[in-house]
Amino acid sequence: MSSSGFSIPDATAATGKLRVGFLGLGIMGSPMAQNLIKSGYDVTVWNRTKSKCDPLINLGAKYQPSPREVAASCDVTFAMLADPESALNVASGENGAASGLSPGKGYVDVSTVDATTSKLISARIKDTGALFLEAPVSGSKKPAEDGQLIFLTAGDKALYERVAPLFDIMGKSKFYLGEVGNGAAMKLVVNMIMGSMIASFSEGLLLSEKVGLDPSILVQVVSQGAISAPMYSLKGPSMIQSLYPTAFPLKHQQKDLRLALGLAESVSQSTPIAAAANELYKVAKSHGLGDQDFSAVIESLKSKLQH
Ligand SMILES: NC(=O)C1=CN([C@@H]2O[C@H](COP(=O)(O)OP(=O)(O)OC[C@H]3O[C@@H](n4cnc5c(N)ncnc54)[C@H](OP(=O)(O)O)[C@@H]3O)[C@@H](O)[C@H]2O)C=CC1
Ligand SMILES: O=CCCC(=O)O
Repeated sequence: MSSSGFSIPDATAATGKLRVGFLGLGIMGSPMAQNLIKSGYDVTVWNRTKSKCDPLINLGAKYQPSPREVAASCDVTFAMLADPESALNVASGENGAASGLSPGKGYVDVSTVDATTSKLISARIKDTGALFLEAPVSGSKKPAEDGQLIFLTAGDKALYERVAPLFDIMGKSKFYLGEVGNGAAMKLVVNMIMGSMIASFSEGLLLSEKVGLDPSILVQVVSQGAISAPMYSLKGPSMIQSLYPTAFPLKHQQKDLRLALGLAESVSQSTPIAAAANELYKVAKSHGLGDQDFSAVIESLKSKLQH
């Protein structure tokens, strides 16, 4: 075992590369794992719905039928799951990753969860003698495909340093934020701002149309001014056409707002704008828009959903 608590098993030492596990192959996990495979890493995958593993297996990934067996056969295992419940279950439920971990291995959870869940996952992982890093990401589907994500990490610094080359393949930048929970909190604060931004943008698009302006001109004006944001230029034209191709599912944005509001309450910080935005996402989700892109929140402001 090296001084950093991270051993290099013989198989890895021979190739010089880590054997990497990847649990959760959704919108984000699949392109992230693909980039690791294309960079020559020995990647083993698992997904609840097995068919989503097929494109990765066709690219050269190995497959194991449970998170436990993935973790047991790899040096470092990443996890990209939908929400706190699934992240915790995959990490430490029946046949979860923890039962395949041991000293010298590492577990990196890149899911977006709350700090409490992240700390619980960390405890379950570290009880096995393995190292733990939380590393939620900023950036959506295309940055994931292009290896342009931003990693917001916290936990075991030795693991952070060991997997830094993998972060550099999947992302454009990485932040080490100290204690477990800080990465989760940073991610939730960023997504709280983002959810409120798109809700406000939605009000502007609808108001411009209601007063007889061309909302596509509004998108151009906004994109050239001080409030310009890539997200507005990217999503505005589709929103005007009531089209919401899914990059970031609305149900996950609402989950993140719910978790962010819980974080704010835990420190008695008032967040009335985020609370109001969250109500719009809840309305949209209740009308079956949860699997659409989060920009579908605009639908909750249209008269047909106002009743
Ligand atoms: N999309 C985005 O732009 C971004 C998303 N995120 C975060 O990344 C995480 C994944 O998001 P994304 O890839 O978009 O989501 P998807 O809904 O596309 O994928 C969710 C993944 O979680 C798995 N899953 C869900 N429930 C369970 C369960 N009960 N047990 C086991 N596995 C489960 C799904 O498996 P199955 O295929 O079987 O359903 C799938 O692999 C979320 O926490 C999200 O908030 C972070 C940054 C950007
Ligand atoms: O959590 C998802 C965030 C999407 C993005 O950062 O564009």
